[in-house]
Amino acid sequence: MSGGLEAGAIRLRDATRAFDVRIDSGRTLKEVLVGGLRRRSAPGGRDPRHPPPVQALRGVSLDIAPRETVAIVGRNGAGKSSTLRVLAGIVPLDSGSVEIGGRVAALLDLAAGFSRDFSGRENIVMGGALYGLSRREVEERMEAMVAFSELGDFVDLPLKTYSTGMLVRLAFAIVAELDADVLLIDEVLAVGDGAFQRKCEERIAQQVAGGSTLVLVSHDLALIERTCERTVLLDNGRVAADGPTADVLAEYRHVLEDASAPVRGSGAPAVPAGADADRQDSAS
Ligand SMILES: Nc1ncnc2c1ncn2[C@@H]1O[C@H](COP(=O)(O)OP(=O)(O)OP(=O)(O)O)[C@@H](O)[C@H]1O
Repeated sequence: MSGGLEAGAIRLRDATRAFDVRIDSGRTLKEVLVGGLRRRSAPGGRDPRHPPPVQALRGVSLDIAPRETVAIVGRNGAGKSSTLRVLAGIVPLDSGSVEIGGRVAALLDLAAGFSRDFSGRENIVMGGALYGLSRREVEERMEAMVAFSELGDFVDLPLKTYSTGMLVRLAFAIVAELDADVLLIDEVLAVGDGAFQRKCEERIAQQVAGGSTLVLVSHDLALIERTCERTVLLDNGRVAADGPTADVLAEYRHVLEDASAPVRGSGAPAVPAGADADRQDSAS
């Protein structure tokens, strides 16, 4: 996905992506087995368990220069995580294009990136390999990663014994030592305890000072003000505002105060909160 762009640069063009949402809750085994033959129909003929696809991204374009620090904000379901997943190459686009220059380190879905039956150390080796590090390169960084995680003896235990906060520690420790050109971070920091959050924030600042580009999805506006110079406001799968963080957050605060108001520039009403229940990635 390097596409010849300068290291640290990101170019997203007219990105569109829809997801199928399957609602299976409350179905018995018998209903599942015979469901293909006898589906309950809603008025209008549509099966209520098979709603139309959710349009997560409706033509999102972003140009991010190397070393920029960019936050993505928006109401629940606006398309923030989908945008990051597209940038990370986890979710393919229906149409449009994505190019990223250099090496990308992504802290997105913790559960997706790890193997629960393997130890922290083993997951570090696998995580490093996914990022493109050789076994030797991982071994050279191993002790620094273990130290950063502060997991102590847990680092040699299987991940199924970890709390969510411990998973965050492990995930961040790997990313902390990767020297990526682009850092993609989705909300995970919110799960760690206060002291670890501050340590992660400092590490992100060091990586940015060292030349990394940062794209951060968060609902923590104070964190965004401290960390990002530029903010993109998404609404209903579209870019509603893009500019200096102070300006865009001022607009976003108005939006949050009046939850029923459409966001200027999005051209559509907000997706209701909770619309992301029962997700199913049709790409997988
Ligand atoms: N894997 C998926 N399967 C089904 N639907 C999905 C999937 N990922 C996203 N969606 C849908 O796409 C829309 C955008 O979701 P997305 O997670 O990108 O929003 P978000 O802005 O990150 O929201 P939040 O602030 O609640 O995390 C939502 O309606 C969501 O239900």
